[in-house]
Amino acid sequence: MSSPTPASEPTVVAIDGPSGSGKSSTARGVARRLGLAYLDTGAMYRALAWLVLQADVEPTDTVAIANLARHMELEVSTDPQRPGVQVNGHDVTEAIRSPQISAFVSTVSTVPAVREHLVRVQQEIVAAAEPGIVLEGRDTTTVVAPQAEVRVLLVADPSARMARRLTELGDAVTDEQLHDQVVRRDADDSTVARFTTAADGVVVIDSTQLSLAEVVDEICALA
Ligand SMILES: Nc1ncnc2c1ncn2[C@@H]1O[C@H](COP(=O)(O)OP(=O)(O)O)[C@@H](O)[C@H]1O
Ligand SMILES: Nc1ccn([C@H]2C[C@H](O)[C@@H](COP(=O)(O)OP(=O)(O)O)O2)c(=O)n1
Repeated sequence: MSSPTPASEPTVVAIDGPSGSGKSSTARGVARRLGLAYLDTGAMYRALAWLVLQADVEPTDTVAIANLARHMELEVSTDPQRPGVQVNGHDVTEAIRSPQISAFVSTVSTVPAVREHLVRVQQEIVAAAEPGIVLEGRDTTTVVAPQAEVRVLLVADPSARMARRLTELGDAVTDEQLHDQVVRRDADDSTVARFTTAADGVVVIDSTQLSLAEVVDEICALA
């Protein structure tokens, strides 16, 4: 008697790195090129930050923040052509990119119970992805999908990362805000996730001197 054929495992590409290293643009490019789904795990933390601010919860009330996380209705698009996020029926795709959310998001993403819940949701999305998925964030190579076939730590010099953010945000942003969004946030985020040094088996790509297309090429070559 022949043994049953195992269900095929999805192809998984995981990309982590600090703010502005190019994770989102690169992951979307790789997903499009390889015909895979795309998951922006940071957008999920940003959506919760939006909800916490709407609900007027005290930033120090980690119990209330974790409760909001567990009970929110979160819908994340995994289409790399149309990234989008809805929380409790509100389309927050644009709102979660505001400087206010960027400044606040680490307050929720550093709550352990929040991470536990969102990591579980992310793992369910990865397991259901057909024929596979490219996901990006801070702990996707180490916690969410350590089994991924391709695991990349995407880095770039802080000056290059701040210059990229400045191009995105325009002249309205002050040097202080820019530093807060990139350097201060990385320092806070790195207290709960390892994205400054590569774990075993994780390939480091430095995008400081590479174009977006070159980074996408390198990752597709690994896959
Ligand atoms: N290799 C690269 N060279 C130059 N600019 C880049 C590169 N990768 C991404 N960018 C640009 O940098 C900005 C930040 O990229 P993004 O993908 O949002 O980074 P992250 O998700 O790591 O914060 C975007 O405007 C993007 O177009
Ligand atoms: N897997 C992840 C993804 C993001 N986070 C946190 C850390 C970041 O400050 C926020 C927002 O992540 P996002 O990837 O959108 O941030 P950047 O695009 O790099 O500026 O969420 C996390 O803790 N774990």
